[in-house]
Parts: sequence; structure tokens; C-alpha cells
Amino acid sequence: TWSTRPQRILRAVQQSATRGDPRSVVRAIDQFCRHKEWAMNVGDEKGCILDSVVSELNPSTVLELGTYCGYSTVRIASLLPPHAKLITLEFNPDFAAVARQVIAWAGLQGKVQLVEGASGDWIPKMKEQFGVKTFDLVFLDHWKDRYLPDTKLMEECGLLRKGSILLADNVICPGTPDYLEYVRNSPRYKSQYFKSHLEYTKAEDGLEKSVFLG
Ligand SMILES: O=C(NCCCCCn1ccc2cnccc21)c1cc(-c2ccc(F)cc2)cc(O)c1O
Ligand SMILES: [Mg+2]
Repeated sequence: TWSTRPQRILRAVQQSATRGDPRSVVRAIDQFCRHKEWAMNVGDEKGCILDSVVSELNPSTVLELGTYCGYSTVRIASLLPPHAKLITLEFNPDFAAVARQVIAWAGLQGKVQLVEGASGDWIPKMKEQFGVKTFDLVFLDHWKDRYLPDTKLMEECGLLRKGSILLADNVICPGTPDYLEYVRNSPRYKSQYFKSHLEYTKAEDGLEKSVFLG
């Protein structure tokens, strides 16, 4: 049977990255996706913006929607303080299986809880299942038509507090127009666009950082 792209990404990590060294895992995936096969990781250019938001915020509780192969999971988890927790949600079991191995290769499995399922099902259960009060940071990188409904769901479930940060990937490409309109016009958010490029390409894309005002 033929390997899948996530499996080829995992092999590239196992062949080129050093166990326990998150930066070498990130570098191995970027090299593979730039020179061998494009894949929908947030990538190094937008990844640096992600790193700066995480480092500045120093969050204790992080939710990532859309794990894929664990590239952004590794970037975020490697920057978290000792007792911080990252919950990452992946719908596709094959992606989740690869991501678990990538996260383990980076030595970050102790900081990461990977949950398999759909955001609409899991967001209402976060408090009872994981003892989460509110999230300091949410990284949105899943189905683009779920960014807005899931943001409203997180508000309704009391998962956001004054100062919680939403950081959304792909607001230009593939695009999330309804989400952008909401966070840029709602009095409950202060929004800022970080112009960048679609991972490993010259096409425009960017991250939208939105602070929940309560
Ligand atoms: O589609 C993208 N990501 C989402 C993948 C599926 C997520 C599924 N999923 C995970 C958790 C979860 C929880 N609940 C429900 C569903 C859930 C994506 C696409 C592009 C892209 C592709 C082609 C192109 F030509 C240009 C750009 C670039 C990106 O950076 C992307 O992120
Ligand atoms: Mg993305």
C-alpha cells in the first residue's frame, strides 16, 4: 500500500530531525514541504508570527483547532512555560496518528493533549472533560467555515475571558470572510491582521489576531 503525505512527512522527521529537539522537527518538515511536497502546515513565515504571539502572551492554556501533522503544535508547545497545557483537536484519525508520533519525536508529548473529533462536538465538553476554565490562546487552523461558528460557540461556553487571544490562520487563502467580518466589526474584539504568505508559496495569506474584550 502507498504511503500518505502525512506518513512521508513523519518519515522525513524521523530521518532528519533529532529526538527531543523541537526546532529540528520544525526544520525537517519545512525542508520537506518546501523542496519535496507542499503540505498545509502553517509554515515558517507565518510560524514566526505564531511564535512571537505565543512568546509575548506566555499562555497557560492553549487550544489548537486543526493539528494535521503537528507542525504548529510543536512550534507552540516548545514555547510554553513548564506547567502550561496545549489541547489540540484533529478530526482525521490518520492525521492524528502521524501527529502523535511527530509530537513524541519532538519530546513534547507531556505538554500536549491530542483529542480526536469535531470542534462542534468537543468545544461544549472542554470544561468537564479537561478541567479547562478558559483558554488564554486559541489557534484556529481547521475547516475555514467552522472558524466563526466555533468562535461563537466558545463565547457561549464561557471558554474565553477578557484578554483571551484568537489567532486564525488562512484568513486570506483559502479565506474566512465571515469570520474576518465578525472579529473586525464586533465590539467584543480588538483585531489585527498580520500580512504574510501562504505556506511555502508567494501567494498572499495572513494571520488575524483578535483579543476578546469580554
Ligand atoms: O484546509 C485547511 N486546513 C484544515 C484541514 C482540515 C481540518 C479538519 N479539522 C481538524 C480539526 C477539526 C475539528 N473540527 C472539525 C474539523 C477539523 C488548509 C488549507 C490550505 C490550502 C489548501 C489548498 C490551497 F490551494 C491553498 C491553501 C492551507 C492551510 O494552511 C490550511 O490550514
Ligand atoms: Mg492553515
